[in-house]
Amino acid sequence: MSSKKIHIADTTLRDGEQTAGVVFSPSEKIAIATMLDRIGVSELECGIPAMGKDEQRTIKKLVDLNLNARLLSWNRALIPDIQASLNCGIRAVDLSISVSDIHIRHKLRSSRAQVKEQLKTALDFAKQHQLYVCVGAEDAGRADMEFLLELVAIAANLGADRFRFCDTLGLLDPFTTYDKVSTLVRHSSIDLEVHTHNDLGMATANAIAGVRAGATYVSTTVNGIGERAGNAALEEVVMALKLACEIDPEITITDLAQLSRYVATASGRPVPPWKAVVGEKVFSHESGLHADGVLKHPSTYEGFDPAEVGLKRHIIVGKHSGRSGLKQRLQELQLEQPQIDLNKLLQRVRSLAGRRKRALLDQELIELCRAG
Ligand SMILES: CC(=O)SCCNC(=O)CCNC(=O)[C@H](O)C(C)(C)COP(=O)(O)OP(=O)(O)OC[C@H]1O[C@@H](n2cnc3c(N)ncnc32)[C@H](O)[C@@H]1OP(=O)(O)O
Ligand SMILES: O=C(O)CCC(=O)C(=O)O
Repeated sequence: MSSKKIHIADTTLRDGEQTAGVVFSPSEKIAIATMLDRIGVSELECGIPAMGKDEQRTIKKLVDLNLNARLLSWNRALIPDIQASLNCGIRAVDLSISVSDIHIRHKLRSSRAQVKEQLKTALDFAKQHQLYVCVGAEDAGRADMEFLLELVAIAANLGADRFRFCDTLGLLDPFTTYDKVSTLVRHSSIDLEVHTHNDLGMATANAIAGVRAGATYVSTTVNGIGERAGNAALEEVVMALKLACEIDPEITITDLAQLSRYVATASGRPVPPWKAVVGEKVFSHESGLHADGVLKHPSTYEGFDPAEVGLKRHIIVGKHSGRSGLKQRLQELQLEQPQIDLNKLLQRVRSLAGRRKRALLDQELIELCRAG
């Protein structure tokens, strides 16, 4: 694995907003960009100037924020798209070109030779304007490796700064991602980025595999929003880098839950309570052994302190509770009394939870205690 810095290249404002039906207002884009910048994200893919005047106005506002993060715009590898980016004051561009035969033949109705020419022309233009360039290899996951290597060489020779390997349809697994990205890294003199999708539920795993293979940029979105099943989630990638890979992505994690809530509201895509890392209930413990363990020593059943990402621990009283968890909840509700028989109360808790098919509400626990 590379010892180079791993950069989070967040695309909440581009691929995230491409989630079918999602629209961020200009002020929401500014708020999201500001929060991402504040937590230390290296790069924000901030939109698509080719979409027209409204999008360009918003991108100009983002440029005017003078954030620490690099602002990168998404462009087809076409001069008019790049010109639109230049008009917004953008200094870093993703030049996207489809690289799989299925895309080249059926979407672009083009050929590999024409794709190479198109890339050269666009890259040449971008470099004449001193832009930082990431070559976005769309559908690279399904592309022929020899062709990909040719494109990486063209990109590097013409001065591109980075090559983005896209598993556009989210069809790869972590092992294949690792193999493909390793091959590219071995033959590339420029930085590699991995951009993954979640169609098979492996976006985060594939992103991490890409980093382990040597990619130094990893594409994310807050809450994993994005095309179809979404992208690799920023919060998951950051915590997986830290805890599973022992790589410090240099991100302030205490605001992750707050950022997640903001993007959930702005996107109209609520975060499931059980969502990894930022879900409201991922630090809820009901099972007797878990509650007992976590109360004795949190790291028995918590991989990290919920407060680290801005969440709280909850001890839940329900069907699977044991005496320790029940006692703790009674203490928290100031219900603990010497005459309460915990074993008896636990049986009543189980019985009520079974009838209600859920954990107990505080009021129900209070009433069970009062009933004696
Ligand atoms: C995998 C991804 O997420 S890539 C990002 C995709 N994002 C988006 O599409 C959101 C923003 N898109 C838009 O606003 C519009 O699609 C625009 C402005 C880019 C283009 O709009 P339109 O001119 O109306 O074209 P439309 O969307 O119908 O079709 C896309 C055209 O771009 C072409 N195209 C697609 N990818 C590329 C590329 N990388 N390089 C060059 N041309 C491309 C298509 O072949 C098609 O061309 P054709 O009309 O000659 O067949
Ligand atoms: O072209 C790019 O750089 C990214 C395109 C994309 O979002 C994808 O392939 O999933």
